[in-house]
Amino acid sequence: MAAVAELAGVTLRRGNAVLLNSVSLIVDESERWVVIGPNGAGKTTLLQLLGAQLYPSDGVVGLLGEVVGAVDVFELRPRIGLSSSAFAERIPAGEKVRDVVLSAAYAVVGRWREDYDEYDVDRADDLLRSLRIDHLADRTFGTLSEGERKRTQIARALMTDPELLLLDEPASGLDLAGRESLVDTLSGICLDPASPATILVTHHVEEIPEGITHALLLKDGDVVAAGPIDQSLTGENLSQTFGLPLTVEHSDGRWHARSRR
Ligand SMILES: Nc1ncnc2c1ncn2[C@@H]1O[C@H](COP(=O)(O)OP(=O)(O)OP(=O)(O)O)[C@@H](O)[C@H]1O
Repeated sequence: MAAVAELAGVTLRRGNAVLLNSVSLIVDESERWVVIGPNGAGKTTLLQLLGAQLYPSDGVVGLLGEVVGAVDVFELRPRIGLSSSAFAERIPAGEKVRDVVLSAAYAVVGRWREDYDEYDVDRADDLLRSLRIDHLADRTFGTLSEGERKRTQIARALMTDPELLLLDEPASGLDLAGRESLVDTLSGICLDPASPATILVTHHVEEIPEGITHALLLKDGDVVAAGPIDQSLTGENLSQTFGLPLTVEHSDGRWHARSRR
């Protein structure tokens, strides 16, 4: 198995604040990770490092066989699919859904060519179908519901056939039906052996799709636990991560947590 991402003793500081403290992690190509932790734990910061959007203050970030800092990040980034609300804010409201997805092939936001390759148009349409939003292809991004926007972002993140897929809180802001439907779609991605290595950030264990193999629990920039999900996502580790007594259950492929009485 080849490592898609490798962090060795990675620390990230901003002023006096330590956002991540000596994080080490190896993600192999067949693995699907969830990063879980409370607000401010450093999850988005970690994802930005894994997306070659930030450089570590200390330690080494290896991505797709390259060391970040020793390689042109503009060559690395197209090989990584990133879906985040920060990125979604940059999508013009008047952009058509098909073009939001299609323009990823050209590493731009906003349609910039009148003629795209037929191959790219077919791939975008295939992704819209697999994300179950093909009926929205000609709608503008600004008119979509939150769930439809999340699906559009995931389709865009997959457009370049990435070797690493990063999803920052893909189910946040969705109602119960929207969440369950999206988790179902994400389960399909995670369970598909043809999918890229995937790292998904969430606050909620209920949002962990089936097919996630590993978990990293983060608190105040420190790793509380990391490894195969059955060993790392325990009540004890989750209690330490969120700072209250919790029990965790795993049934029918899904995870549930509640406070311990
Ligand atoms: N430029 C900065 N300078 C100082 N602190 C920062 C800076 N950027 C982020 N932080 C802090 O780093 C911490 C980690 O932020 P991060 O966004 O990675 O957390 P998170 O786990 O994704 O949180 P959330 O779940 O709320 O999105 C937060 O306390 C945040 O306020």
